[in-house]
Amino acid sequence: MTGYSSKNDVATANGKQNGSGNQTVENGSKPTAFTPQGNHASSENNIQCSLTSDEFRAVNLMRQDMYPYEVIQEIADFIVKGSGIRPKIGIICGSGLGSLADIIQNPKVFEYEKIPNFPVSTVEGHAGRLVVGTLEGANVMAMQGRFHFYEGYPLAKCSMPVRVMKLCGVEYLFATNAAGGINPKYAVGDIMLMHDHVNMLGFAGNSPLQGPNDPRFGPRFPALVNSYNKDLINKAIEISKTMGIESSVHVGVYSCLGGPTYETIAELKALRMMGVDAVGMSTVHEVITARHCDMKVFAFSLITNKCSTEYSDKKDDEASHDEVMAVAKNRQKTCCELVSRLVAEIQKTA
Ligand SMILES: O=P(O)(O)O[C@H]1O[C@H](CO)[C@@H](O)[C@H]1O
Ligand SMILES: Nc1nc2[nH]cnc2c(=O)[nH]1
Repeated sequence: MTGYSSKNDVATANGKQNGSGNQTVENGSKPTAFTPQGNHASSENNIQCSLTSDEFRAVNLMRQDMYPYEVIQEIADFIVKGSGIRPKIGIICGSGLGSLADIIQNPKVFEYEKIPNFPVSTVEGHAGRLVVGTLEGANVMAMQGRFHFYEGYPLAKCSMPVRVMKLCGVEYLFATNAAGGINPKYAVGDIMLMHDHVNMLGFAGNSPLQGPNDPRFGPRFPALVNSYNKDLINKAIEISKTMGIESSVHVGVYSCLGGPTYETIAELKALRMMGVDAVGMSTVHEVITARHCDMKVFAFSLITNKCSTEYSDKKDDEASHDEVMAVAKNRQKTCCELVSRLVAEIQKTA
């Protein structure tokens, strides 16, 4: 593979809600009625819903999508003070790629549930821990477990930790994912360096930046061309050569769908026609949030399954999370080496 160029090729603001999001919730577990705004209702005119207060609290916490700057700052302070480290590189571990956080030296581990105002991971292969420490001499923090739209979290909440990273001092985001390979040239176990994306959730009117814009993070209308840092892509290509894996490393376009279903054949055909090479259910909203606050982004997909666009009765053609996890486990060493070496490159030029 030659050096990458993008030429033709393709590469709370309002502060109304407090951090816990539960200020309107009563104690007790008797079914109560509530308005769509989240207030418990006493009037017959209001929409009735038989959720217990505990269920209501859980849903309300899940749906909370406004994270004022101050709340994110508090989370960042908690992590920086707790670890004694100001990280420069943030890593998001994809499904089954949690070992990217295990290679961090002198780790200080924060369980998500112990971090104030942090969501919790609900998907197998996403441990739900933030690991802060050093890698190749660089201060890093890694999310061992990300948040997905299909878990019930709004996109702004899924990518809220990227803003936490920013306020911790992170300049570079490394986002990794497990994805289905649509490009027929891709094989299971290959790595696709992302140089662009198709934001399918955005097509449907959903964005992590929806709602009031806080200019302390970034502009109202951020541009997304050149979102994926070309220097980092080129460095990763060079590294893949020294690792002897260049024939299984590609540069391509990722698309995120809402999930949790895998795609139909007709959807895969449509995505292929749109120029998508790999498909998943994450990353795009994290990249949007990172670019909004001016972080440098490097992202790659581990191809965990091939997405056939032919109709067939073969069970083998059906994607499964078990297969995704198994392939990720097999390729984690390679992914760790790629990430470590790229971190070392960044550190060299620091
Ligand atoms: O994108 P990551 O988190 O790596 O996980 C991918 O793998 C899971 C499906 O097997 C989905 O969550 C999809 O997004
Ligand atoms: N949407 C989607 N996500 C995935 N994650 C891993 N493989 C796949 C896939 O084939 N489709």
